[in-house]
Amino acid sequence: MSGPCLLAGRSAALVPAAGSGTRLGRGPKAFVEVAGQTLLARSVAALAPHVDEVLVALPVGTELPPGIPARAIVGGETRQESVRRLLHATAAERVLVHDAARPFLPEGVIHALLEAVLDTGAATAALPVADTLVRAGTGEQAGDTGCWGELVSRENLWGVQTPQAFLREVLLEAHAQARSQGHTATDDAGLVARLGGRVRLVPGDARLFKVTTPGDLALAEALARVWDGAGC
Ligand SMILES: Nc1ccn([C@@H]2O[C@H](COP(=O)(O)OP(=O)(O)OP(=O)(O)O)[C@@H](O)[C@H]2O)c(=O)n1
Ligand SMILES: C[C@](O)(CO)[C@H](O)COP(=O)(O)O
Repeated sequence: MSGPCLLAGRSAALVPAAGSGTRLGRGPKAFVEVAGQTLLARSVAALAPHVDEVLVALPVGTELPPGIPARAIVGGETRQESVRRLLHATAAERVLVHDAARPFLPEGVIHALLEAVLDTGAATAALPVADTLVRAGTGEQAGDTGCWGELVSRENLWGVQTPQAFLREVLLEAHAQARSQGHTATDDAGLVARLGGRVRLVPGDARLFKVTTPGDLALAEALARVWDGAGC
């Protein structure tokens, strides 16, 4: 793996790939294969043509497999820390942060994000929530999945995906503030928004789902047959 410094580029894709994949149960998730290609290879291949450089954060003790056009650093204990390290490893003006675990990335989404970021300084792929939403009440016994508690209005609710695009300076500041205040969040756009920054919601894509559980992996295997066949 290379050290902390860098070839400056105008845009960089930052790929957090250092998770342990606990919910999937197949070891470090970025190295899990779908139809013969790892999640990491698929994500990097989708991003690489659109940016000047790709950086990935890997689990400690692992190496970038051959043939992946990226530079690797060691990730952190949390996704947030992995992204913070990636941000410090590039000098690019614009960054696209994208989970390795979202292997099906349409290029139209990348174009829309790179355009939106010039306007607001921060933008994320997201989809309007389509299901009815309910907050579960407490279960009555161990293992109980809970009962219908209260209905949550889905009006104006969006499910946040990646990629997320930022002017690097904007995201650096958001991470620095979060770190100094001990704040953790599940994504990067949320760190910008909590400082009052505008984050544009850019329509994402259902195929951009995150491979989190064994069910998602089965879905990914099925989608890969169409995706790879269509040369998306
Ligand atoms: N310390 C971490 C944790 C997560 N990630 C990355 O962040 C993305 C989204 O995380 P998630 O899907 O939750 O992955 P895991 O943390 O591996 O999953 P789990 O929570 O089931 O262990 C993934 O590409 C994952 O590799 C990371 O770079 N560093
Ligand atoms: C960044 C993210 O993928 C946006 O939906 C999500 O927040 C990651 O969450 P996880 O708990 O690390 O899977």
